[in-house]
Amino acid sequence: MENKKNIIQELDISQLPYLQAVIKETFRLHPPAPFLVPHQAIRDVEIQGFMVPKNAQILCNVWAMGRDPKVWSFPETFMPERFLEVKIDYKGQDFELIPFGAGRRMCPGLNISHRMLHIMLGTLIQNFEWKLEGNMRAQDIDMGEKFGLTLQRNIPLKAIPLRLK
Ligand code: HEM
Repeated sequence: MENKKNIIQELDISQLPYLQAVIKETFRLHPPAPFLVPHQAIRDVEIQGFMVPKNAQILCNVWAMGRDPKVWSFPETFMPERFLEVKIDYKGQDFELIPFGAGRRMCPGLNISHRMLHIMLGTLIQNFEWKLEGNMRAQDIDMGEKFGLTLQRNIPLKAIPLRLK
């Protein structure tokens, strides 16, 4: 940490590649907006041989894109390390990972979300030891999801902070 109090700050984010990788991997497997936001075609358009007719509603299934075995090795496995080896980011340039969308209607909250997520998660990990309710093992957590405009866990996560580190 750059500061004496060991409190994670915005300028530390670039020095924490594994934290960045964990957040990317979470966006890959559990995008908060699994179909982005619906768009509508304003005219007939052909994309790679597919005709999209005028007025068609377009949903972009980023949940499925994040699990596409043609793009990701071991797609169902939570493996942040994969992002240490490649330069894929979620800022709208790498189309295999677009949890905030891409193009001119992409999420304007990206920058603040990027900062907040790293600072909040980093602070929670840095300051507390954690355990799961009933001494459950991490590998036994039910990661099932409820689909909707936003993606939610089937069973809410109950993580218990044990003590200050
Ligand atoms: C993890 C956090 C967030 C995620 C994953 C997220 C994701 C998205 C997605 C997928 C879209 C639709 C993009 C598209 O149409 O292709 C969107 C739009 C939008 N987001 Fe976010 N968002 C997040 C946080 C925020 C925050 C913190 C704000 C405000 C401070 C915000 C404000 C907006 C607005 C205003 C739009 C509509 C933009 C438009 O239609 O032109 N978002 N967001």
